[in-house]
Amino acid sequence: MKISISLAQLDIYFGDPDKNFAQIEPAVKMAAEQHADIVIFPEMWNTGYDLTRFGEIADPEGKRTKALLSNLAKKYQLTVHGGSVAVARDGAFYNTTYIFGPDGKQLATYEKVHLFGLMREDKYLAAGHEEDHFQIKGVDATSVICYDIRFPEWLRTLSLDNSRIIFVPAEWPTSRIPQWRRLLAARAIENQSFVVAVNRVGNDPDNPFGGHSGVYNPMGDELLSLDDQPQLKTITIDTDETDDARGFMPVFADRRPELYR
Ligand SMILES: O=C(O)CCC(=O)C(=O)O
Repeated sequence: MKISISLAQLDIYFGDPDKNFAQIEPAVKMAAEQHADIVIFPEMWNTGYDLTRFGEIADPEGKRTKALLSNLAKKYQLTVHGGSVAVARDGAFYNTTYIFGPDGKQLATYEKVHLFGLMREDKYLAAGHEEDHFQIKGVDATSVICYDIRFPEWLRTLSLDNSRIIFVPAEWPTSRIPQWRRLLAARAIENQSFVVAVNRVGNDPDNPFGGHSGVYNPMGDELLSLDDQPQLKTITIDTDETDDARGFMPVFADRRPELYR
């Protein structure tokens, strides 16, 4: 199946949800003009890592985010992968992904499973526990968030249910962009899957963020890699390439789960 994917590589206004919300519709509109089937945003785009102010600025129950993404998906007739946002839920804060289909209906929710201590997520956020699976044009896909890509066992778990695309919104600092690119390629190769990753650009008070949003095929080839400036780019992938890779080398069938822990 051919799927056109827009990568919306944004800068993020630190702790300013109103300004950040205003960036979303122009990007979705541009993706629709480029005939995208799906557009994806970076991690925690509503607030950035303004963690100490989450009580004020995290989205209660994700209501504002969900309403916006649902409306835009329907208005522009494409799937909107909402990157992730800071959400206040049940007395805690979560780093949460919402995905909406062209009919405006919610396809998936995902809460970041591996909290990133170097950016103090473990002090301010609660971790998710659930897998997420959804379909785009009938193709199975899954999605994780940023630091999660350092845990191959988690991405393998998510890939076992026939997933063909792994989406990865991120706020990945500039200093580790070489690792970002290698990790994304490795996750694509070992899961014989496409990987579609969108990082933010710009700075917050603690870090510069390096962009280099990219798309990787099941061989780990970098089909697209952006630079470190805000931009939206669209690429078409053919998910049948995952059948070719899995047919040629049956990595999933050759697993020995009884030996793993
Ligand atoms: O793993 C890394 O080097 C960066 C992870 C990160 O920035 C995040 O999870 O927000």
